[in-house]
Amino acid sequence: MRNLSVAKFGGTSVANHAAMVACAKIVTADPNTRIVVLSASAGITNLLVELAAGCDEGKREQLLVEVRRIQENILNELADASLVRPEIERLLESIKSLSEAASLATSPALTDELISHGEMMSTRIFIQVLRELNVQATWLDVRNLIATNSNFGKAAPDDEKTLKNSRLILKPLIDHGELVITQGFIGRDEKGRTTTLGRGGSDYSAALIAEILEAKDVLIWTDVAGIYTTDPRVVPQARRIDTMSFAEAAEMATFGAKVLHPATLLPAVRSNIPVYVGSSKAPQDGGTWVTRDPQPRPTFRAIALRRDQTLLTLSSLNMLHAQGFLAKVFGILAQHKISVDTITTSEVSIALTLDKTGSTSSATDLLSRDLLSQLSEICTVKVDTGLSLVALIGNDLHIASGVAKRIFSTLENYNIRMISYGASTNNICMLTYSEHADDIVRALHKELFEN
Ligand SMILES: Nc1ncnc2c1ncn2[C@@H]1O[C@H](COP(=O)(O)OP(=O)(O)O)[C@@H](O)[C@H]1O
Ligand SMILES: N[C@@H](CC(=O)OP(=O)(O)O)C(=O)O
Repeated sequence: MRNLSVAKFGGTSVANHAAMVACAKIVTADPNTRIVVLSASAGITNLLVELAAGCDEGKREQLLVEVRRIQENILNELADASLVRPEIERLLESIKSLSEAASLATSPALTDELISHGEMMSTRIFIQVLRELNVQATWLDVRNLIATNSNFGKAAPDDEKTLKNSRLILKPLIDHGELVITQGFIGRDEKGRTTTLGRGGSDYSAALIAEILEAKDVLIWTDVAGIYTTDPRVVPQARRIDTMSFAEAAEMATFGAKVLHPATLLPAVRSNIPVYVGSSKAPQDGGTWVTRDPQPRPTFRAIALRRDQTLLTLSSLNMLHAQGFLAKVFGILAQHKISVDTITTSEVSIALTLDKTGSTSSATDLLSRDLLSQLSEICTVKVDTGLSLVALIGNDLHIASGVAKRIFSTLENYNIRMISYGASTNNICMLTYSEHADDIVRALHKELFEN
């Protein structure tokens, strides 16, 4: 649909009543926005993740009170909460009983079921916020739309089934001129169980919905007025990038720029749908357009930072002049569904970082005892934590002259644990100790972007 926009509002944009009213005004100001995808109110998903891990009664009570407090704060600001309160109470009750079940025995399926409640609550409340502005909207359970596999915590959408669902339930609503409010982040597997697309996955949901509806664009409304040269929370001098390419934005998202979920760009690239990132608090401030081939293509585009990295160093003297060692290592990692992120090798060792982007699992969960023992059979295994990955993102970095000199002279006072340079034309990655990561980002930003 050529005139259709899909709008997504993130957790901070639906954190409280005033923020929700600002979102509602953005929606009503744009007649093209006919479908709205919401995240859970800020903080809710983290609390639900904690509950889903299972905890003792005292802790559970404390977390449940906090979940209730965030939702109550919004309900109390409504002119008339009576239409929505019973449904929120029902969802809070369900959270309580699922949390009790998780304390006895948790599971990835239970975790996804539990954490999906955040989006269920925010979308119900948003309908009432719109109603109080005299706007009628239709609530859609996105699980009837987004079909996924059963990879709980990071489920992959089934495009064909989702398209079929859309023809049956979403398109008729849109054709009928309705304004549809639905949840980001969640889907449903073949057996009818709730799944999630990975942390921050609401952006991905919005892009998928835009693709199936052949929308003209995806509007990601967040708490910053666009994509910046680096996280403005780390470097206040960071500058907004007005236009950037899908490839550049994908690199930034992959390497930790939280402003966009990495998978968001997949449907956008596939179907060439422009993505806009703007601030729901200050829509007038403008934002960033991410499109296929904007000009210029600067050598240095941005710096991204990904915290909480795990480095696996695998060493074996048998690797010297031997064949097939790397194949064995990758075979074991693949068997455990581990995706390798950055890697360097020497004659007798391999150092690699694990990609756990978006997953609700922690790196230590990924490194199961079984995996480590299988690796230990063929080499010595060392696991290092407390690391962060700093990625410099740009264009043709591998052939630009003087890049390495500028980076290394800027960072001469810091320890860099591992460097990945040359494999990609679009990034240079440096693994560093977490306590120095922010300083490194600030120093690099000053050298490369503030002159
Ligand atoms: N390069 C960047 N440009 C803009 N924001 C960034 C960047 N890197 C990280 N961020 C962070 O991303 C945050 C927005 O993402 P997130 O908190 O997930 O928003 P939402 O709740 O809307 O999904 C910003 O507040 C900012 O701190
Ligand atoms: N609520 C989910 C999904 C999401 O996308 O959130 P946000 O848009 O606030 O990053 C999460 O916290 O992971």
